[in-house]
Amino acid sequence: MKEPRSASRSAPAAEAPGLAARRAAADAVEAVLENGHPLEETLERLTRELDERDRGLARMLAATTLRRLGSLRALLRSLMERAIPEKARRVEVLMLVGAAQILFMDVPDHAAVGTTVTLVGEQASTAGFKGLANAVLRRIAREGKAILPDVADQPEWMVEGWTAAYGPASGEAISRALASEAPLDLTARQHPEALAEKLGGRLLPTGSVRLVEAGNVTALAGFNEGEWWVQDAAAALPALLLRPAAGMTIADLCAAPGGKTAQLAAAGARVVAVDRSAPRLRRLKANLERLSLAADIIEADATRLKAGPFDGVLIDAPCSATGTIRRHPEVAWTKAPADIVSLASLQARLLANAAELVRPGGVLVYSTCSLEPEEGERQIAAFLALRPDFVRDPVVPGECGIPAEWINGEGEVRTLPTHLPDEDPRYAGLDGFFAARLRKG
Ligand SMILES: C[S@@+](CC[C@H](N)C(=O)[O-])C[C@H]1O[C@@H](n2cnc3c(N)ncnc32)[C@H](O)[C@@H]1O
Repeated sequence: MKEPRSASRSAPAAEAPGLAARRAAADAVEAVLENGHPLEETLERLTRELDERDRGLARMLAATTLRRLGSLRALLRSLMERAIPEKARRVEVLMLVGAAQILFMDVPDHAAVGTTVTLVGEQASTAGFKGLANAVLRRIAREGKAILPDVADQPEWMVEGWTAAYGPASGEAISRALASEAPLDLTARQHPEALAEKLGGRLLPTGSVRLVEAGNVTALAGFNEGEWWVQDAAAALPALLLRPAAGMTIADLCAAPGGKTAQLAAAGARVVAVDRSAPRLRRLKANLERLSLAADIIEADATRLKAGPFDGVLIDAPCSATGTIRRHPEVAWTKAPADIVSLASLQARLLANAAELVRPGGVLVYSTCSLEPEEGERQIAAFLALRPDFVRDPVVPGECGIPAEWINGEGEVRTLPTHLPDEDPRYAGLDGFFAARLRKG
């Protein structure tokens, strides 16, 4: 792994405003694309020395670049006669970040061009490309979105998969929806209507509270008091399907960082929260503490765990997370078809063991934040073929406020980023999620 530059460099005192943020954004995009690391963690590491404003700018720059990577790359390719040599790959990343500012962000063109050219000039291996970067970015500034190729912002194989699963029109619409920024959804510990009113948010039919342009979440009213937590409206559905209530004992087998554990505990259920990742369980514990909620926490491999039997078992399985590309745009570029195959195999093993932990008559909910049928619909069909002692317990329209459009022919929840359309695009969309409710005979 290459040493990220912003970690090893201390910025000169008289540096242009925003230059450090742009350098960090380019470092983050480069590291994500090279090493496949999650963007949030990478940015966290690379922006530690920056002030809050520059941290926010770096995050916005990196996320916008990755969100629009497909069309930005195609644009650069269309404007350059020759590909940039491998040893100067950073030039391409810097130009991508520069072009993202010009086309998709509220940044003056001269600032986007000037800072990019300065950053290209910083290293001996890239300095020779200053003229190229200047010419290409100035042309983009002059001609604007008119020269942006009309191509998908995610890899071809991914979009082809969505087209095969949901039809050509939907595949394209999903791809476009995933290139938008997501709103901020909150789950209230209690009283969602009151929370919506207090924060000026919109109460969604399923009980989530939606905010736009909310800024720093920890500064929102009620954060320190543990009145709510951040959770996409679609991510809030699987726990609701268990119909959690006081007196129930529920195992949450892939629990960290605890969004669904918190929902189950807030509803009064006794929750056993299991995860194999100790650091992620530490986050779960801290989250529950902030919310004044409790769960029994177990660090274990849920494919082998022996416990229960439980009234309800939730498997919010590890998955490709392609449904969350609006929030985690790097997912489009860090996942490969082989990952889906290996994740599907892990999910099948999790389901097989979870089946043993459910009491007769109890409920098993399986969910993933993936748009890939291999991690959703097909996984459940294969499980039911092996386990005739389980049947689907279909979700009905209106249950928990879930509209008919989000329920497939088998009574499973299938949300898409194109769902929940709105005249104001800032309020539109949902993460792509799959959730099936099964009952043990
Ligand atoms: C999609 S995340 C869970 C998100 C969580 N349910 C929430 O709502 O906040 C999947 C989790 O599964 C955990 N995991 C992966 N493989 C596991 C296994 N074999 N046993 C237990 N946990 C596992 C990961 O550490 C990760 O925390």
